[in-house]
Amino acid sequence: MVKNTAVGHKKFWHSFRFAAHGIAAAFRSELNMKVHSGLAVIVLAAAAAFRLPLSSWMLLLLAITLVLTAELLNTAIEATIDLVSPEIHPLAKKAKDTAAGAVLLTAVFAVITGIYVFYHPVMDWITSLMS
Ligand SMILES: Nc1ncnc2c1ncn2[C@@H]1O[C@H](COP(=O)(O)OP(=O)(O)OP(=O)(O)O)[C@@H](O)[C@H]1O
Repeated sequence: MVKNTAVGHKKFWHSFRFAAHGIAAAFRSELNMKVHSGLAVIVLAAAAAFRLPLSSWMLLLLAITLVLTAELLNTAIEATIDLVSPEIHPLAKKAKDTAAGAVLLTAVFAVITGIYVFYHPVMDWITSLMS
């Protein structure tokens, strides 16, 4: 636990910096992180363009946070497996495939959320274009 002292505060900020470095490193090394982050920016820009309500923004932010968090954990698990089991092993395969499965599940949730949130605004927009 971080103590409420000058040393404790310094440790807290060091931990914060290490965490930020971890996110930046995953972003640099993982293509999936770049793709998911890019999609997140596009989705949030679309949410702004369609002036979606706060509840829709919260759903989108939840979906984006879930996907990026799963991607970070997947990257951490891959790095750990590569460190402890560089040779082929069924348990290494199980760990990597399971972590990738977690990312897939969150991505499916994100797609469903996107459809739920954007369906009516997009349909209304298309209808207004045609009338
Ligand atoms: N040490 C291993 N033992 C057994 N199977 C492995 C091992 N390493 C990787 N694999 C198999 O190969 C697949 C791809 O592994 P890889 O390390 O290339 O990760 P990845 O999921 O393609 O991630 P990325 O390309 O984003 O780093 C894994 O999902 C797993 O099925």
